[in-house]
Amino acid sequence: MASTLHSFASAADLAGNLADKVADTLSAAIAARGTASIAVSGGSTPKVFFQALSTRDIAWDKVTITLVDERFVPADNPRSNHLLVDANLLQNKAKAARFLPLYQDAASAEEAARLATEKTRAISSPFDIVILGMGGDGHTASFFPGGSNLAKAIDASTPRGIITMEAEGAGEPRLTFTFSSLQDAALLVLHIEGEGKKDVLAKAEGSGDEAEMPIRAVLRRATSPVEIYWAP
Ligand SMILES: O=C1O[C@H](COP(=O)(O)O)[C@@H](O)[C@H](O)[C@H]1O
Repeated sequence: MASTLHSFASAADLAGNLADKVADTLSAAIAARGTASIAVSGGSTPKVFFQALSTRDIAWDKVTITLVDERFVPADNPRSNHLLVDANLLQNKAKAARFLPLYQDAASAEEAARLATEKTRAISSPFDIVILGMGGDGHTASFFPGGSNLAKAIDASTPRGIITMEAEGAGEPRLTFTFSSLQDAALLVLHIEGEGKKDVLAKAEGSGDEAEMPIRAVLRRATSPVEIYWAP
């Protein structure tokens, strides 16, 4: 499916525009079905966007938020994506939203993935909105190059849900929604910032293995158009 690049003069401009687009899409889903769902990424990039989105005036009590991926760490760990969402998105008007964490207090990451799959099933078939990020190594969600479960995670025939991933570049074991869960969101966004990430994107758009740069799975095979939001 085609992708469209939306470029902005600054990270603040991007955050405001993306927050407006996401708020409009959530409101349209609520008007149509009474509820709306969004899966967001962690990392360093989305913080300003989260803060902007948290101030938008929508029916947040009808919105369920979850994560595209998470480290297998509890929410008080400084590296937790849940902590980032708590501090920056579940604030202001968005405090009224429901948050479904991927991390579960389970004996293993595999058991946590099973529990999280059950708990998110009702909101992910498909998501109204998915916001992806991308690492400098071409990973997206926790689809890491060399990842223990990468082939399964990006195989379109792997069912919707959450699986585990371990990789050298990942730090802790990870929990990640599979490609099939993310690729058909009504609004599928790739949010990246900086010249370095633009170069990584250009490389990913060229030829080469998906296993080398897993973002290629999304750019090449997502059934929804990929809306790329970029600022310097
Ligand atoms: O590990 C992760 O990194 C990516 C990109 O993060 P950034 O710090 O380069 O913005 C993120 O999309 C993913 O959710 C996160 O777990």
